[in-house]
Amino acid sequence: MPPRKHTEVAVGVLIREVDGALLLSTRPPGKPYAGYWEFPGGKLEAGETVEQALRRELVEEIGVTIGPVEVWKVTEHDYPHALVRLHWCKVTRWSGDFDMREGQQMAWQQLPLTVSPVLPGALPVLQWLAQERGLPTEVAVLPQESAGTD
Ligand SMILES: Nc1nc2c([nH]c(=O)n2[C@@H]2O[C@H](COP(=O)(O)OP(=O)(O)OP(=O)(O)O)[C@@H](O)[C@H]2O)c(=O)[nH]1
Repeated sequence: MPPRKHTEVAVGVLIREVDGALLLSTRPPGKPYAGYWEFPGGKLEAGETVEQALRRELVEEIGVTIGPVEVWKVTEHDYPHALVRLHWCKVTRWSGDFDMREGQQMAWQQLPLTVSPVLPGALPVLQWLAQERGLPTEVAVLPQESAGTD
């Protein structure tokens, strides 16, 4: 079988300045892993850079215009539906009011997260965030329950 092609994804780790809280939202109905918590973002369209894709996705999905974007980490995750390459960007400045335009839930979260389940592809980044905050990496998330994957 030929190797699977990566789907490139831009993901925003929005960090609230006042308390360092992280923005998570649920995946909308109809997408793989609907109802799972994730960081906002989405797939790059043809010809887009990571930064351009992230700016577009965050307006489309959560209604905010982001300031400077720093690509922080790149990870890969092999799902049954896609082999994804995730470009994780830290974002500390944005403008506009949060508006969940795809009917998602949103939550500002400290570590360990209190929402569950979280997309498996987001777990390494939660561990790095925990490490940065001097927390043991195993406290990044609570034990995950399954919410079904379709
Ligand atoms: N946004 C986001 N995607 C993630 C995270 N972790 C992770 O594995 N992914 C994966 O990255 C891919 C993102 O694709 P998506 O379906 O959300 O993208 P999109 O909004 O462009 O979707 P669409 O245009 O197909 O509707 C999915 O396979 C998802 O499982 C995360 O924390 N945030």
